[in-house]
Amino acid sequence: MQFDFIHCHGSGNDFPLIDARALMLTDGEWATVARLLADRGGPVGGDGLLLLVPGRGETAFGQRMFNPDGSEAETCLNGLRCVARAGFEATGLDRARVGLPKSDALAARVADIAPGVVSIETRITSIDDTPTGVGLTVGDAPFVEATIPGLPSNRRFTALAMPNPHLVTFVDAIDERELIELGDWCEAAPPLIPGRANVSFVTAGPAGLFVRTYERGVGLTDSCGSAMAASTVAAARTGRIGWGEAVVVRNRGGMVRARTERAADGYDAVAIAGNATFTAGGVAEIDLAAGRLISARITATRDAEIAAWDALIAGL
Ligand SMILES: N[C@@H](CCC[C@H](N)C(=O)O)C(=O)O
Repeated sequence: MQFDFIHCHGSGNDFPLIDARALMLTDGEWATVARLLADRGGPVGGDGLLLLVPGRGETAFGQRMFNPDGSEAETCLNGLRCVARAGFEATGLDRARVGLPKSDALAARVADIAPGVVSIETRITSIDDTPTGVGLTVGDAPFVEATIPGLPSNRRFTALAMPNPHLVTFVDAIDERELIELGDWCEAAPPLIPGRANVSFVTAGPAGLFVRTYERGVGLTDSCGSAMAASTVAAARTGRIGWGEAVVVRNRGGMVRARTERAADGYDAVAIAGNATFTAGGVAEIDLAAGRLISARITATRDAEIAAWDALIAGL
């Protein structure tokens, strides 16, 4: 089967994106497409596969996201900016409610964060801090900067479901080896957190937050949007930033602007604005039955967008 795709990134978190609104594949077949196209050793590569899917209810369109290991995530916020852009280009809208597997989000085109950098803001309101919501099998009360019994780390974590699961800890300096060890431990789906988790080490300073994330189903990535959103909420919950304060969140791949909202119903909200950069278009031929990539090639690169993003990064 032939797939047209766009190669895109949000803050350096990169993905092949397929307009799947008219494609009827099983979940298993999409998992196969994700494993083949997001394979870093293959001709395309990425931190997962993004799908633009039809909307349901009040949503104009939807997003699905598969990690490179074939698992499906509840959300992907860097990816959502790219999917929203693709949805806007397909529908003519410039703001919309976007459906996710277990929630939804608001997305809107906003002023470019730098010249030529197409920018989107996404806002989510479904943040769940209950241990059950995060997938932890210990604790009745939310973990807010608290040690988690059974986790092989003495650090104090804030646990949040965005709704994908996040464990966030604030550190003086990021020790990548320690982050990888803990991320690998979670990847083994231990009884403490059988659904696994995204783990972030975060530094907070006057210039904002810096987030380094070990992503579930991927490993260390240059950036994770839901982790940046979770880290911003964790920073507000622990008094490191004010509720509603505009914060710059940096990572290895780039940056976003973030803003939290303290909600009266107990479910906090967070908006992040950042790039939705399309770097190339391509086409891939996949034998779904055999689980084999027959061919993949880039048909066009978006040189002006690549240059605009590079200029932003150079100034960081
Ligand atoms: N990179 C994403 C998150 C992708 C899903 C994650 N690996 C998970 O399994 O939860 C983002 O930008 O949010």
